Amino acid sequence: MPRYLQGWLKDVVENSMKRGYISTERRRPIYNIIERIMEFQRNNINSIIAEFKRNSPSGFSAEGDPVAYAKFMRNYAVGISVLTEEKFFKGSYDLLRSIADVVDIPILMKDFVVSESQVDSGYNLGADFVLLIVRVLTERELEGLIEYVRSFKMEALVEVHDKDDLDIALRCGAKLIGFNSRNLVTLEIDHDKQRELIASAPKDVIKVAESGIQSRDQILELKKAGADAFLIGSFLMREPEKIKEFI
Ligand SMILES: O=C(O)c1ccccc1NCC(=O)[C@H](O)[C@H](O)COP(=O)(O)O
Repeated sequence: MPRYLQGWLKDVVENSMKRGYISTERRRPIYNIIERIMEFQRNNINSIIAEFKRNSPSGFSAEGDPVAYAKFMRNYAVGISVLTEEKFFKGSYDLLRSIADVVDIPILMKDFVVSESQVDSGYNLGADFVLLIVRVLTERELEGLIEYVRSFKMEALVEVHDKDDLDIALRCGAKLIGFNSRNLVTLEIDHDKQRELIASAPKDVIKVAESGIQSRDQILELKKAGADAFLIGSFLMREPEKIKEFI
């Protein structure tokens, strides 16, 4: 059982636990996100993970053709994140599959993953890395799920919100850590806290700055703090061309 949760998080995790298993056969190889971020760094390109997101609890909503978005982003982004949570983000497993079918770069399954069956589905649909949120899992569950994700040669993006989360992520052996500036309960963004946390993390983990990024200046500030990659959803959904300035 995941951690004790309240409000929309309790709801979202309960829905995750009931999610059906997708048994389709995987149609693409695994694309390694850590290797691709390192390759971008060697070539002095900022690593942007471009997210396809239609809706969110903080009030975001956008239309958009997932296939056209993914094909465009494939030319600039280090990877593509696809929201697959249904109730609050209006995502779906079909979205993940349709994007996986048209791009040859790493794809993140962005969901509230609490079970091995969700990881199985993500692998079968074509994901290369899977989000695991420290705040919704017990330490033992997180450790087990990281190992399970890696047993498919996928990677886990382990998301943290504060120092306690970061300590847990490190104890569990996370190599790719997402620093989310958005508080999961209040939904408020705090970039100062995010930068401090990134700066406090060990050098040898790959650090992904998540949420609320809207400008190249913000990217440079986060980079100065130690961020290696930048996950951007809302802003790029509205202005996809801006990725050319961000990289
Ligand atoms: O996007 C939200 O409102 C949200 C609320 C609560 C939990 C998670 C949420 N989003 C998931 C994400 O982490 C973001 O979609 C991702 O970091 C991109 O953020 P943004 O660029 O601000 O859309």
